[in-house]
Amino acid sequence: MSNRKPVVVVTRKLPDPIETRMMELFDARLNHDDRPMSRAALIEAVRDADVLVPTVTDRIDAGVLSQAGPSLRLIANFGTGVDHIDLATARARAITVTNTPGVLTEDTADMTMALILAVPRRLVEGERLVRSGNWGGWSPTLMLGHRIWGKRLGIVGMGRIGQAVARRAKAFGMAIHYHNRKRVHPDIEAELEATYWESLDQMLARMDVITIHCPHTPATFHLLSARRLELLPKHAYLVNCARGEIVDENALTRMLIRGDLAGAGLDVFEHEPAVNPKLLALDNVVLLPHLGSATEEGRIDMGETVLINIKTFSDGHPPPDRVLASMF
Ligand SMILES: O=CC(=O)O
Repeated sequence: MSNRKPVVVVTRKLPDPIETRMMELFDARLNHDDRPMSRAALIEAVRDADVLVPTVTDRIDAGVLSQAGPSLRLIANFGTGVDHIDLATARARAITVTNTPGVLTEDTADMTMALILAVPRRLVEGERLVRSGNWGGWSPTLMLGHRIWGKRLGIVGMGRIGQAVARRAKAFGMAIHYHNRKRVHPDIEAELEATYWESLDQMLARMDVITIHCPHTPATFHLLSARRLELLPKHAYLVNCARGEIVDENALTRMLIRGDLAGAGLDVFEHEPAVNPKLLALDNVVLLPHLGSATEEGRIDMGETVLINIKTFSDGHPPPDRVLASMF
């Protein structure tokens, strides 16, 4: 990049301190009213910008990338998941892609643990009862949930977030099991007293709670297919704070309706922000609007990570959080 400040198009409203810094450092084009950018606006942005800062709500597919002007050299994603960006096309066009790993690990793990507790203990259902004015007082048989202590937690995807969930769940007395493309370091396995399952199918059949923490890639689309969901014991709960597309949402909904699964805690949906209306009617599900990393601290950290990646790149160095197509 030349001496002029790089033109940075930011697709959504970011926290004020991040936008201020963005304007100091770069020729930043901000989205003040925070309305998601249309496809036409995105195409215009990639034609003129040096850097694009998208979020999970922007589809940066081959069609958009094919319109990229020669100046677009960096896509600095505000977020960890990059399944909304066509990495192969970006690589073919020599566009570097960065993300914000690490900084949202603890927040996402907290939200996951909140759902692991909330669904079996019927927390939201209970809150609804109190608010309805129909609570008749304590009773030995009122709204009984299920104990978490001593139960088996199956973690699908044992990266940073999976491990952070395991640490929390262990402190709550759960036995940690996991499935991952490869086994984690023996020291981590020992610390978490975690059992590795090479076969996802075999693990699913034996767990009390399943939680998903792998990225969404072509290989993990519907990883929890109808067939795999059927392997879960009837008393099991499913939690998803990763990506909706990893679970066959229609199959999951059918199983919850039939009572073939005890409940689900979902922070993400297959066709976000649309939610299967049949899920809305169920009491044994807790539904959240993709809040996994939604803390003020986390959003500032994510913004700072984006700034560091752009600054490092525009200074002519490899940015720290490069996403390689081969990682997915
Ligand atoms: O979902 C949020 C993210 O991937 O950062």
